[in-house]
Amino acid sequence: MIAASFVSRKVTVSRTLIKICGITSADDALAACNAGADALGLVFYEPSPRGIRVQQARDIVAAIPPFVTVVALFVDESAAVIDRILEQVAVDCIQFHGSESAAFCEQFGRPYLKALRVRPGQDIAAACQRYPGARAVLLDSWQPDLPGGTGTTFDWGLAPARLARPLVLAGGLNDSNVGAAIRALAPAGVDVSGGVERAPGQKDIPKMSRFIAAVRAADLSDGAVQ
Ligand SMILES: O=C(O)c1ccccc1N[C@@H]1O[C@H](COP(=O)(O)O)[C@@H](O)[C@H]1O
Repeated sequence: MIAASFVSRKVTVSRTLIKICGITSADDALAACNAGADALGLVFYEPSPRGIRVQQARDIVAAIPPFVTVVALFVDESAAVIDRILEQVAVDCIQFHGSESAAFCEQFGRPYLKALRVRPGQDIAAACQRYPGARAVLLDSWQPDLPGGTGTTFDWGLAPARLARPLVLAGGLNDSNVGAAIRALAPAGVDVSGGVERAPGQKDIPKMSRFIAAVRAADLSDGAVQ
C-alpha cells in the first residue's frame, strides 16, 4: 500500500503539462502559446543566455494570453531581488533552480516548483520530501558548471518510482526523446528549453510544434487521455 503522503506522478490531469522555458521575446512567447504550451518560463539568472531583465519580462507577459502560466526562474537569488521582480512582473509561479531551502521558497507566498538536479547516489525521494509546499518537484540533469539549461538528459532510472510531490521532468528533452521520457516516468509535466531553440535564447517554431506533438502522441499511446 502507498503511504498517504505519496501521490502518483501524473496526479489528476490525464495529459502531460508542457512548460517552455527561457522565453526572451514576446514573439517567442506567442509562438510557444500557439504551439500549445501550458506554461512559459522567464529566466531571471543573469549568466544564462536566456536571462532577461524586468522590462523585457513585462513586455513578454503583456503579450501572453490568459490561462497560460508565467513561471519566473531563479537560481540562489536574494529574497530582496525576487521580491522586487514579483512586484513588477505578473508571475503566477516561481521555479527555484538552486539550493534554496523550503523556508526560503515559501516566504514569497506563491506557488512554486523546486528543481532537484539528479546524480547517482542522491536520495531524490528524501530531497523531495523536504519541499511539502511545492506544487511539483522538477528533476533536471546535474552538471558541475551549470545550474540548469544544460541540454543534457540524466539517467531516468534514477528517478524514484514514487515521489511526495508531482513530477516535472526536465533536462535535455527534445521532440525525439520526450515520448520515451513520458512513457518511462509518466510525469505530471515536462519542461524544455534548449531542445526547442535554434540558438541559445531563441525559440524555434517547428521544434516547439514537434515537441508538443510528441508529448500529445505519448499521452495517447499511454492510454492516459480518454
Ligand atoms: O534555461 C536556462 O538557461 C537555465 C539557467 C539556469 C537554471 C535553469 C535553466 N533552465 C532550466 O533548466 C532545465 C533544463 O533545460 P534544458 O531543456 O536542458 O535546456 C529546465 O527546467 C529549464 O527551466
